[in-house]
Amino acid sequence: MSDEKAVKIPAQKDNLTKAGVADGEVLLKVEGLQKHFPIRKGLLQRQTGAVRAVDGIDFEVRKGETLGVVGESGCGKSTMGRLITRLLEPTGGKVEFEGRDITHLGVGQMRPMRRDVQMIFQDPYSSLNPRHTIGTIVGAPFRLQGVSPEGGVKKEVQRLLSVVGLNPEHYNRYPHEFSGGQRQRIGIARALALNPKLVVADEPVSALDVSIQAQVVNLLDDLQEELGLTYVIIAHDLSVVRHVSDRIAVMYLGKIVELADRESLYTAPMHPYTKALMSAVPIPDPKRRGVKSERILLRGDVPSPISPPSGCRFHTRCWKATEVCKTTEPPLLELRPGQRVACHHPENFEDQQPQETVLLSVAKEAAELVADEVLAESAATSAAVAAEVTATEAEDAVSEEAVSEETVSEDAPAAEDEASEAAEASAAPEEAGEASSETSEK
Ligand SMILES: Nc1ncnc2c1ncn2[C@@H]1O[C@H](COP(=O)(O)OP(=O)(O)OP(=O)(O)O)[C@@H](O)[C@H]1O
Repeated sequence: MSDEKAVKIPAQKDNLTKAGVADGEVLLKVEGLQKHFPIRKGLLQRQTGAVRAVDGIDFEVRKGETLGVVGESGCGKSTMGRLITRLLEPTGGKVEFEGRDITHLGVGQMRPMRRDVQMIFQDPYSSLNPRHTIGTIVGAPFRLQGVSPEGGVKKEVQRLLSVVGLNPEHYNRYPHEFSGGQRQRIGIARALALNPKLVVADEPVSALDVSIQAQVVNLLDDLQEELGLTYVIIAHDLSVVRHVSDRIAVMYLGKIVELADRESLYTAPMHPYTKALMSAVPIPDPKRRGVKSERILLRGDVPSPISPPSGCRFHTRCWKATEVCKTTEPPLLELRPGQRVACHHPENFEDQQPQETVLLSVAKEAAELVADEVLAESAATSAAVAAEVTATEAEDAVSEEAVSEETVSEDAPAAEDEASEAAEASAAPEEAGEASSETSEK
């Protein structure tokens, strides 16, 4: 990235400056984190149960790394993201940032920390307030934190716009005048305004056209290098996190079932669920075009997080499940250096319960190996995207998109006011966080 594009961030006020941690040291640590959303019924709104969205997870994020978090819809990824950014109040467990316990900090105590932890939201169509100009949106964090950047807010915002590949002259335009990819860049500029240490990106590209996804992923990757950022990137699609993550956590029904470095996870996944997720990812190898592949098709729906299955939560869909899986929850153990897995009968490793040999009846029906006819075709598409992610320079991508998306869209999608307010959370997470937390608890 050229010098004129280097981000110039206002110096943090002395009283807000923290000691910080060195590269590779633990920046964020989560222990036994839980979020149970109460279910209330009747006139008196009595609590009749709870959605166990996140149900006791442990992990850490080291400075400078990218942790990918994957899992099917509803497994608790977004809730986890909102818990670690403290947009939601945890039901249990602990969140530590730079060694400081932030689990139950109040709004006032959290305010200085908001500068260090920012969030990029999934939907660039509803996460920007349609009534605000880009200048106001990207400049909001300065206003909310009472920070006066050197040279003024306008100059700083324009610089941030150019860093994310947008035309600084578009400062006075409104969100509807931009395409999806451009709007996500606006969200990224807003998240970077205060020079955060940790950025949590919740499905940052899933709402975008495939051709634009690679450009945004490349941009995030380049910004990480330039600014020394630490990312937690949430995705339901392993193919997105594959290229950018150093380590990957796989979630299933509110739990982490496997956490490993990228190489180990892709070459020798240990949890059967990880293996099934991996088999659904098209292999981006043009040489294999036309080659039929097999994938594991999991039968049945994901069980409800209101009453998750006993023992291992995956046992109702696992082809290796035995009685012990039904009765005893497997702990998340480091079976290989850097590879933690919660499974009694892991793949690519010795059986942890070898005496358990009788399969549960559900196991025989749980999964099916299917020859994926479509895979060859989708692999070709995926190869194109993957090639772009790995080989394209972000700056090229930026300028390409700037040219191709220069045209102003006339149809402004009517984003809900509420959604926009919530999305301002990355600028003012405490307000939106409290709001969303309140709504969710209702
Ligand atoms: N505010 C809330 N109130 C009640 N239940 C909630 C709330 N937010 C999320 N849930 C429930 O918690 C579970 C986990 O939701 P979450 O959005 O974290 O999953 P996810 O893995 O991010 O899914 P997706 O990829 O679809 O966003 C789901 O069953 C969801 O319905």
